[in-house]
Amino acid sequence: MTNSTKRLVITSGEPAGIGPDIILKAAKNNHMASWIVLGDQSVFIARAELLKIKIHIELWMPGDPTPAHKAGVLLLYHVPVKNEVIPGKLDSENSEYVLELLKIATDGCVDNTFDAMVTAPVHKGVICESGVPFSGHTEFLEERTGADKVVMMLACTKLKVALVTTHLPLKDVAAAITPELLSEILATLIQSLKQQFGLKNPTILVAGLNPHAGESGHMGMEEIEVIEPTLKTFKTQANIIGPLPADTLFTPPYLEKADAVLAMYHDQGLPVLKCIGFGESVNITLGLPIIRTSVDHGTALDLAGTGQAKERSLICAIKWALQMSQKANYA
Ligand SMILES: NC(=O)C1=CN([C@@H]2O[C@H](COP(=O)(O)OP(=O)(O)OC[C@H]3O[C@@H](n4cnc5c(N)ncnc54)[C@H](O)[C@@H]3O)[C@@H](O)[C@H]2O)C=CC1
Ligand SMILES: NCC(=O)COP(=O)(O)O
Repeated sequence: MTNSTKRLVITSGEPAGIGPDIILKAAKNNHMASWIVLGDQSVFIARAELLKIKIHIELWMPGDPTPAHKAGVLLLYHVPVKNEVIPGKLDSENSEYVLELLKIATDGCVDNTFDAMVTAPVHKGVICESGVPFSGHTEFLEERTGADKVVMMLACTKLKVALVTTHLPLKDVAAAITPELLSEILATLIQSLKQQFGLKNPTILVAGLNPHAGESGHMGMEEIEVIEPTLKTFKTQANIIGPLPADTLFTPPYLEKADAVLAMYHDQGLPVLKCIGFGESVNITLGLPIIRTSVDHGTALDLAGTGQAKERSLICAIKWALQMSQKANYA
């Protein structure tokens, strides 16, 4: 199978956010593979007018041909929004539409209509306000595909950061880090680094939970009671170093020897990654039966419709999805 036959489905996410903007900007150039964009036709026409982008929209349905993406042409699988969309203004009545895009893309990857999915950002809060509990794509995809525990990993060329816990209030993090969860996360991370990223014996730096990795138990016991014993059980599977104090781990001498970092919670790991590579990083869900990549940023309501949103992370997410689908063996 050649690059051009890979079918990427791209969900346009929160319609009042920058998802439509960055898709339209990215569509101005030729790209390998075919893209099927999920979203409302009127939203794309209005946003293209606002951004002064010339685009030819071709409506697409399952079973139609999937030619390689051509500059200025959008293959659009039209899904109607409920209410008219005003850039920058959230409307919880459009949340069902946002979720519908995710359902179509996920199910289409599971049944092989598509080879991989790339997601533009959604607004977690407005979906919750619509009455549907939603903490993120990662958790949604885990549930929808029936996968075992999946892993959120953000990656740029210099660094890969995976997380043990994802969208959890900070007060609940310590209790969530159990030997069972840590084992599941490590098993998936190691397998993905080996199989999807071709690393034979990956070096993984694991952060502690507490300041100074607990300072020998004087600042917390999670390292001694949970993290150290669990890491020992994986010593033959990868070069695992830790638990290390997070502020030491994220210094250049340590990072130079790492293939990936495993952080205990969202804001322990991601601020460092974003400081190094915001705008050119990709969010990858490991452990799914399908391939999913995403941008490294949110809905940026302040920029929707202004033309200032940068499309680079989306282009990176598309490239990673394509590369992963070329290597994939998801039979
Ligand atoms: N993959 C996803 O669906 C993600 C969704 N979110 C959601 O996005 C919403 C807003 O989150 P925030 O914390 O405000 O983060 P944000 O990433 O939307 O915005 C943070 C700052 O970065 C700027 N920015 C973001 N993307 C940009 C781009 N492509 N080009 C130029 N500037 C850009 C924004 O203008 C803002 O100043 C939240 O509801 C959050 O849950 C956040 C991260 C990922
Ligand atoms: N910080 C990344 C993020 O929150 C995106 O989460 P998800 O929607 O990809 O699960």
